[in-house]
Amino acid sequence: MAPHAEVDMGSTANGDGRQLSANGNYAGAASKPLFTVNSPNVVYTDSEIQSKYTYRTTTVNQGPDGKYVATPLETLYDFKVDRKVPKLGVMLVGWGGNNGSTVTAGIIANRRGLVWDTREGTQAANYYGSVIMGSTMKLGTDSKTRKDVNIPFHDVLPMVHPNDLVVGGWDISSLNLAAAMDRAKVLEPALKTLVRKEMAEMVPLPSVYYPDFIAANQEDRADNVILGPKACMAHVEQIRKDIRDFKAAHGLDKVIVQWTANTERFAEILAGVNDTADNLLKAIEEGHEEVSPSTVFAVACILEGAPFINGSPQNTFVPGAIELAEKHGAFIGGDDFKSGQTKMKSALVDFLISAGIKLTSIASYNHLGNNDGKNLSSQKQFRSKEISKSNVVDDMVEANNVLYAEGEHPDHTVVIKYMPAVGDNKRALDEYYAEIFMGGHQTISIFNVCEDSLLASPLIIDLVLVTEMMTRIKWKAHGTATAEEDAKKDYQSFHSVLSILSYMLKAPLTPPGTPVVNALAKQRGALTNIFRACVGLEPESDMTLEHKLF
Ligand SMILES: NC(=O)c1ccc[n+]([C@@H]2O[C@H](COP(=O)([O-])OP(=O)(O)OC[C@H]3O[C@@H](n4cnc5c(N)ncnc54)[C@H](O)[C@@H]3O)[C@@H](O)[C@H]2O)c1
Ligand SMILES: O=P([O-])([O-])O[C@@H]1[C@@H](O)[C@H](O)[C@@H](O)[C@H](O)[C@@H]1O
Repeated sequence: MAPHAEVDMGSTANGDGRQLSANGNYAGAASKPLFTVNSPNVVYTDSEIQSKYTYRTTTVNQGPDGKYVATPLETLYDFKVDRKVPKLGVMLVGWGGNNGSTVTAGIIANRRGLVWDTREGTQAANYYGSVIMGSTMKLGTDSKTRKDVNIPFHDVLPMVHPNDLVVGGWDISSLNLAAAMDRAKVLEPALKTLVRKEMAEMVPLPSVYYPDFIAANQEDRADNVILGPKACMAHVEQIRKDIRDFKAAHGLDKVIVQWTANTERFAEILAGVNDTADNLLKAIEEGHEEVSPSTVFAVACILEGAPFINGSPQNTFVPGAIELAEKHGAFIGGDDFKSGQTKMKSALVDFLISAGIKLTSIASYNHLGNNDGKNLSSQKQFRSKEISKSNVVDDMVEANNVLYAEGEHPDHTVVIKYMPAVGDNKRALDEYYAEIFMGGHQTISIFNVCEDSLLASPLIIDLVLVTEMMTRIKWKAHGTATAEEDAKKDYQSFHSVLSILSYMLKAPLTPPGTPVVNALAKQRGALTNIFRACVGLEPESDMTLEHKLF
């Protein structure tokens, strides 16, 4: 068996030898949009969508009397979107894990349109839980019926279809993906039978393994490792070669790498080691033991020009890694998939506080029995997760100075226990306690069974689709110089740190010095409205004045 066979799960050939993607677009051809925008500010060419977008905000100044002066501000941007849908590969670090094996099987099942028997009857493959594949956005209002017209989120821009993804990756465990799928105990036997042959042909590449960064209880899995117990440049170069080989073997246009391996302990931020890009590269060359496997992967991807997304809570993106990404104009994003208990929290806390209800304590307990839970039973790894699960309310609390004084915040505790019996079906028990009118209290108690890998897998897909789309969006601003100088300005990419991914993540990484937004509705709004702006459409407004002013 080849040490790293992958199976090209590319889209269905349509008989003429060309690959036809699942959404009717040829991978590699300009997409055929569901809609066009009729505006003098939007131009469609064979290769691009070009738009002029006026971004409207409000700048605020506080006078000596303490009063605010709010001034509307307009910035004109040019956006252009490359319409060519690439042939895209995704390489998962931790491919043989519960998430990696589950998302791989899910893509195969969807691409083949599989239907299987369950106790409740037949089940067809779907992408439920993916905001890109399973949700819609309002395009506008029907000119005749005056009713909302909603379109699939996926159709707002020429995005890759997940059925066309070619999947590969690394794991410190040598199990092929069929055996990994069995080990995960996530999917129905009837479905596993249908995908087993393809999955058995997939074998993870060996990976870097530095025992000190994950729980000692993971050691028995580590039979597929690249030699060397700590960071070195040889590891970086091997990962870069793996990416190049994967890309060449499948004739890919691009590869995106995502960390869905175990949660690591936090790395200590050390001056002279990981505080700058140069120091980080030197630390890797010198084999510094504070450089984690996930940071080694991040550095390799940045140098190889492959976007890297961290689906776990550890501080992979030490300052030196962020600076390196900025220097190379490489995309990075993270941290920690937001799949169940925290996703609910980021919506519920937003609702309570924006309703003027003073949340005073949040108790979040959960237990789970998968290998993630086993790794998290080790204190250092739990600490990484505790941080990412605890900071998710900060922005919502700080935004309400009516309820909360400076520095005041609800009590918030996070508990995770490893209970093998429940496997991947994590139990999340939450109590939200709040002060209401005239000394009253409201207590909300939630029991939430999260089938963790079935909730996380669609997020892995969304992170890949949005990240790839961002590689095809360029912008430039007007008004910072004369019209002639503006016209000569080059287009540029979004900042290296893709905070647009925050909806899928518990602890969103943002460009240095910019605020973190955790409120779920705001995160979705940012994603929706940035994509709308790229085709010259105004942000979704719920004003519906057309239904009020007549
Ligand atoms: N709902 C969710 O499942 C969810 C939500 C948020 C975050 N996460 C995070 O996603 C990650 C994966 O979750 P999971 O349930 O699939 O866990 P898992 O333990 O089943 O899979 C992790 C895989 O990573 C492999 N691995 C460990 N170190 C590696 C390395 N250095 N290189 C390559 N492979 C390595 C392991 O062998 C294992 O196969 C965890 O960090 C978890 O905290 C999961
Ligand atoms: O996303 P979420 O459900 O809040 O958080 C989950 C935790 O509850 C769980 O303990 C952990 O193992 C998962 O990796 C995930 O982080």
